[in-house]
Amino acid sequence: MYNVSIIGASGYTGAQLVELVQQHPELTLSGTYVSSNSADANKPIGELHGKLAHVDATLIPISDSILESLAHDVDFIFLATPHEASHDWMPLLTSGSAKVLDLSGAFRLKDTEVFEAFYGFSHKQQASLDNAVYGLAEWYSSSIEQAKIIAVPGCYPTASLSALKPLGENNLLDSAVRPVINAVSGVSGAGRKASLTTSFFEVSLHAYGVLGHRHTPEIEAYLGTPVIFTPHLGNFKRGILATVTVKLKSGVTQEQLDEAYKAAYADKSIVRLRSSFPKIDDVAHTPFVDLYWKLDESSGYAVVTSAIDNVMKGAASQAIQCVNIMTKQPIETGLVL
Ligand SMILES: NC(=O)C1=CN([C@@H]2O[C@H](COP(=O)(O)OP(=O)(O)OC[C@H]3O[C@@H](n4cnc5c(N)ncnc54)[C@H](OP(=O)(O)O)[C@@H]3O)[C@@H](O)[C@H]2O)C=CC1
Ligand SMILES: CC(=O)N[C@@H](CCC(=O)OP(=O)(O)O)C(=O)O
Repeated sequence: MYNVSIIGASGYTGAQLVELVQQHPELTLSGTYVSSNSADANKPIGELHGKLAHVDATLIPISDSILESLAHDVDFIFLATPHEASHDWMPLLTSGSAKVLDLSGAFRLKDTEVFEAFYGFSHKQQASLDNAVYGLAEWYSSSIEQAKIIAVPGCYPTASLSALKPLGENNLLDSAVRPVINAVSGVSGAGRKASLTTSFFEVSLHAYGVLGHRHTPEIEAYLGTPVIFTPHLGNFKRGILATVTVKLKSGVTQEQLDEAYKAAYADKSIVRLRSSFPKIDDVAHTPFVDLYWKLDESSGYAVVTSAIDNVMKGAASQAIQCVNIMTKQPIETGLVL
């Protein structure tokens, strides 16, 4: 058994991790933490998340001494915290034997100038950044297996890269035309704290972060080609549907396209190649990525759709996939019953 602690356990991704750790056959939950002056300090987690009412876990305010002891006392630490907190704590948390899985964006971008431009603060943890491995589980498993720090991908990049990487890796994309990604997320993507933009009365369906969302450089970095990415906020709780339009190299056939997806995901149980365009309801509360695509051979344009649950494959269940890789267990352990 492996001992794990979760910092930021009261938030949406943190609470999801608590649920996943509870149901995992090889993981034991050894601590759940919130910020040092959290309004939820010392509450049982079930008081905030009724689904976890049966779980014996109290939200403990974090401190430097707790951070230091976690680094030595547990096997895995999950950071379901704001980017700044993950950034500041990483050196201390990795000073012992513990491995850290960070759900924030603090360690995903290797280029610190790009990081500063999109995250609004300068990166000061170069050594941790150098060691961090991008945790897109289906694509980087051999580096994930060896890693001490996992930068768990963002939710939109997970949906987008799952759709695009089979095309990029097989050199099927026309390099003169950027892939165009339009993606809609449910409100849980914005986190649990109350805000006007995510209030029930205000949420409709609209684009935001147009031509400037921080997930654009993340998708570009791990695809290796520039993209146009437009996120939208929708009036539903969980899930992301990404519709990706691509121009393929001249002469690419439907057969080549089908083969690229089948080969990329042949032995990947979390990715489901569907026979029609997927819906968010097909994947909500599950760890799956559902994909479907169609090519117009006469124009060379293809449309690929990707559906995930943002809190699961877009954050918590992908972090568990990484732990499964690091502990050499089947990737779906504790995730698919
Ligand atoms: N929601 C999603 O779909 C996804 C989120 N992410 C990323 O995962 C991380 C967590 O997201 P999410 O669960 O949505 O966020 P929430 O806002 O729902 O939860 C954040 C958690 O962090 C705690 N926290 C806040 N400030 C601090 C601090 N300074 N130090 C320690 N703990 C703190 C909060 O508790 P308290 O304030 O009471 O201490 C809470 O437990 C973020 O970095 C987010 O960008 C990544 C992919 C998808
Ligand atoms: C709907 C919504 O607001 N979504 C969030 C993305 C959540 C996510 O993936 O977060 P990180 O990359 O920050 O870890 C946003 O657009 O900022």
